[in-house]
Amino acid sequence: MAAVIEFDRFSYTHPGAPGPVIQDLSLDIGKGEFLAVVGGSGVGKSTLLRTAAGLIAPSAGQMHFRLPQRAGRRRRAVVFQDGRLLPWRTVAGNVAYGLETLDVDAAEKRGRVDEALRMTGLAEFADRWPHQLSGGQAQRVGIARALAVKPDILLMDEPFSAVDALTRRHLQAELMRIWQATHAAIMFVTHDIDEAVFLADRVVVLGGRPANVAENLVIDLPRPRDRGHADFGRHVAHLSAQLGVD
Ligand SMILES: Nc1ncnc2c1ncn2[C@@H]1O[C@H](COP(=O)(O)OP(=O)(O)OP(=O)(O)O)[C@@H](O)[C@H]1O
Repeated sequence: MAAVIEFDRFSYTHPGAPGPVIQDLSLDIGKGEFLAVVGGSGVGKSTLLRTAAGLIAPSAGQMHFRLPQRAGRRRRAVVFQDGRLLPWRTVAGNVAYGLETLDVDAAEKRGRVDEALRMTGLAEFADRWPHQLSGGQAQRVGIARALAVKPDILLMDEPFSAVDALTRRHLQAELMRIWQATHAAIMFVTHDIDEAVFLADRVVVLGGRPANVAENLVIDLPRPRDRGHADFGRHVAHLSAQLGVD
């Protein structure tokens, strides 16, 4: 599988910190692949994702993009845990935000906003304001905003951790549908092992200090995934043992 992003002996040291958080990590994310990243608190998951997002630069080693820049699209888009909506813009205005610095005309812009709202089940909420949304709806707006720029890779940092358990299940199923429709690669950071096994083609466990890839587990279960499947439970148990949780 061709790689979208390639970490090559990547290391990162926070300014002023005595040593690296992550050292000599090599990892590829394939075109269209759904990669989940799990690991204990503070191990460096967000650091890896923020590097993939271009928000921080490697201290040593490299991070390569293997896809060309294409007109009217971004190679990457980020979805944060808290949605990060602009309170002075409507839902549609928030979704349009990422398009404003892209070279697309007004009709294309409108079409993309409508499509992203439809895919995330928000069509009827286009004119609402962020304070009128539930947590799950706000998170959907964050996803719609990312989809509107048609990214090759979607970078998601614990996107569902602030919503209730039932909404979380709905969002997981929705994300599956969206992923299958868009063919974007996804790098998905989560604390939740069940969520990682439900969603991902491959689960990477970060571990150690400094951190590196402690486990690289391919989840070869049929989709849509069935939590009752014996192998589902086997993968969850294996990863839980690896992470030291029961
Ligand atoms: N500005 C900073 N200066 C020094 N150390 C930092 C700084 N920001 C984060 N760290 C440390 O870097 C490590 C990695 O942080 P990171 O946020 O990547 O971990 P994480 O695995 O995403 O954690 P969590 O699951 O708790 O969100 C942590 O131990 C954290 O304390």
